[in-house]
This record gives sequence, structure tokens and C-alpha cells, in this order.
Amino acid sequence: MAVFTEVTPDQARELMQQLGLGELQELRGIQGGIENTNYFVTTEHTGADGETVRGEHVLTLFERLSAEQLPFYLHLMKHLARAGIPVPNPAARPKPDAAPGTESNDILHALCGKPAAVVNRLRGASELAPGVAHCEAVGAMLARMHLAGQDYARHQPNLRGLAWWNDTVPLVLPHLDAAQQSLILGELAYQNHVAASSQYAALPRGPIHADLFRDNVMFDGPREAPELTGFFDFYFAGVDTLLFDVAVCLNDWCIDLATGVTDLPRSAAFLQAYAAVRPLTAAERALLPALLRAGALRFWVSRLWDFYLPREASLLQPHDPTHFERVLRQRVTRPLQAADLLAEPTPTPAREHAPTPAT
Ligand SMILES: Nc1ncnc2c1ncn2[C@@H]1O[C@H](COP(=O)(O)OP(=O)(O)OP(=O)(O)O)[C@@H](O)[C@H]1O
Ligand SMILES: N[C@@H](CCO)C(=O)O
Repeated sequence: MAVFTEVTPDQARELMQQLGLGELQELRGIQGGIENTNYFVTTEHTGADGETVRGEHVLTLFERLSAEQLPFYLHLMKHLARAGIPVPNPAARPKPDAAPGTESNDILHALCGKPAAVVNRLRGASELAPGVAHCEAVGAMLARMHLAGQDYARHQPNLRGLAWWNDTVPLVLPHLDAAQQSLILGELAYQNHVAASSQYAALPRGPIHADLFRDNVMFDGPREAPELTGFFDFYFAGVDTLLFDVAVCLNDWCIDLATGVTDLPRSAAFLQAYAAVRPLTAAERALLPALLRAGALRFWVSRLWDFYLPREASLLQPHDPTHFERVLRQRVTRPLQAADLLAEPTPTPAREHAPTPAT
């Protein structure tokens, strides 16, 4: 259930009108998701030629995030949408005195005393059993998104990064058995060590999604030739290493969910498609195994935290923490190297000599 705050049709109608999105036709609570209140909203307005135009939107009321944190996420989505990346584009409140065609920056609204946003509804559905073609599409689009994010001016760190793991592991530790405690403490120490290295400092950085799981991507079209219609749920985004996003995806899209074991064809498809758009640096190739471990630790810790220390127990349906314990064990005992998935980078070619003329 993901309607924690009830919105009445009158409240939704007024907001849609204020945003210039037309007349409310339908308001329907969305059942998925565990963080925010989400509604599908249908509107109609009259187009330039007098025709009726339907609009499909998603209204989100933020239950956890504050009005201080939200501008980073919402403006990032707008920045990426403007750059042609398929992501939900937040609707802006028109300025009364603005010239036609100009858009205001006013994309964070309020409803029922909560911060709220309205975005376009993406076509299609999530693919929870992805094949090679889905992984390829996600890899290529993730790289495009990383490139498009490079000139995004706002800054907010990944709020579920190393500092948060260091703060949160001691809180969940009493709920773990001895073997789990040893794994989580050992991994935390290892990740602190990695983060202090010069190779880590050399990793390219920028805004990342940081939670791009199977349920945060939409596809349309046939399974064998899927069209990726959007990435969504940017509310864990932050500035961090681009490789962390790659690792989070490999850990979700490219493993066998029952066992946590790497699926090599899907992993190779994902990483090759990514690297074809944005080739990995030497530091990224070297640190892929470490960041795969970091990605697993991040979600093991957050799931433990949601499970044992729920903020509001009635709202949260925590995911199974042991899944990411299994993934972490896999990443530690069977490290996946970039070279397992990518061809070695082509060395700079030696200058070719002109063929010796035949005598
Ligand atoms: N822009 C969108 N277009 C189409 N569907 C969307 C869009 N945004 C959300 N949805 C639908 O709403 C559901 C819940 O959204 P979301 O995953 O963002 O939930 P949440 O509670 O905000 O976050 P979480 O995934 O962390 O629980 C999604 O699974 C998806 O079906
Ligand atoms: N993707 C997260 C949920 C919160 O976004 C998880 O699977 O633990």
C-alpha cells in the first residue's frame, strides 16, 4: 500500500489547474512503493486546434524527504529530461507574468501539508525478470544519464553513502549473529580502506541515481526488443562515484535473485553497453570488484535498518535483508573483474609504417 496520505479529488483538481495541466478526470492511488504516497492522475485540456488532449501524470506526496532535500532530486530530473534522458519531468507552476513558452523553476509544490510533485507518467511497465536486451538497454542509458549529469550544477552527497554506513552499522549490529557481525564489520573496514585510496579518489564522479533497481525502470514493446521508456524514483540520488551506480545495477539486474550468483551474459551485456557510451577509466576497471561489494553492503545495511529500526512501522514493508547478505558473500568470495566482462582496452596503436614498396 502506498497511499499514506489521502488526497481528495478537489485537492488534486486544484493543483492540476494551478499547474496548467487541465481538468481532472481520474485520481487513482498507486499500490506499489514503500516510501511515498503516489497517485496516477489523468487530466484533459483543449489543444491548440480545439481537440481534447489527455495527460497522464503521477502525483507524489513526499513522506520522508524534506523540502530542503527535494530540489536536488526534482531539478536533476528536469535537467536530465531537458538533455533527452527519459525520466519523469516535474511540472512547473507557471509564472503569471512569464513570456509564453518560458518555464518557471517552481517545481516543488505542497499538498495536505506535505511537499509534493507532479511528473509525467512513463509508458510501459517494469521488467522484473530481465533478459540480456533489458540489461543492455539499461547499461547504455545509465551511461548517457551519467554524461548528461556532468553539467548539473546542484550538489548533494549520496545520503546513503559511506558516512551513513558507518553511522548505521553499529545500530543494526546487535540484531545480527556472530558470523553476520564479522562479515558486516569486516566489509565496513574494507570499504573505509578503499575510500581512502588514491585509486578511489581518481574515480569519475557526478550525480547518480544510486537505487536503479528493476522496479525503477520502465519498458515498453516486445520482450525480445524492449524499448526503455524511463528511469524513475530519483529520491536516493546524490553526487558519488559513477561506478557505484554501475555496481548497484550489476547487483540487481545481472544476478540470479534466488542465489545472488552473477549472471555472466547479462553482466557482460550491461557493462559492454555502458562502456560503449562511456568507457571505464583504469581506476574504475580496477575498483569494480570493491564497488560491487560496496553496493551490496549499502542495501544490506539499509534493509537491516528498515527491518529492525523501522521509522514508522505501519508505513514500511521492509525488503528481505538476507538477500543482500547473500549478494555480498558472492561478491567477496567470487569477485567479478571488469576484464571478465569487457575486452582489454586497446593499447594506443604504434605508428604504422608504410608498406615497403615491392622491388
Ligand atoms: N513517473 C512514473 N511513471 C509511471 N509509473 C510511475 C511513475 N512513478 C511511479 N510510478 C509507479 O508507482 C510505483 C511506486 O513508485 P515508486 O517506486 O517511486 O514508490 P516509492 O514509494 O516512492 O519508492 P520505493 O520504490 O522506494 O518504495 C512504481 O512502481 C510505478 O509503478
Ligand atoms: N531498492 C531498495 C528499496 C528502496 O529504494 C531495496 O531494494 O532495498
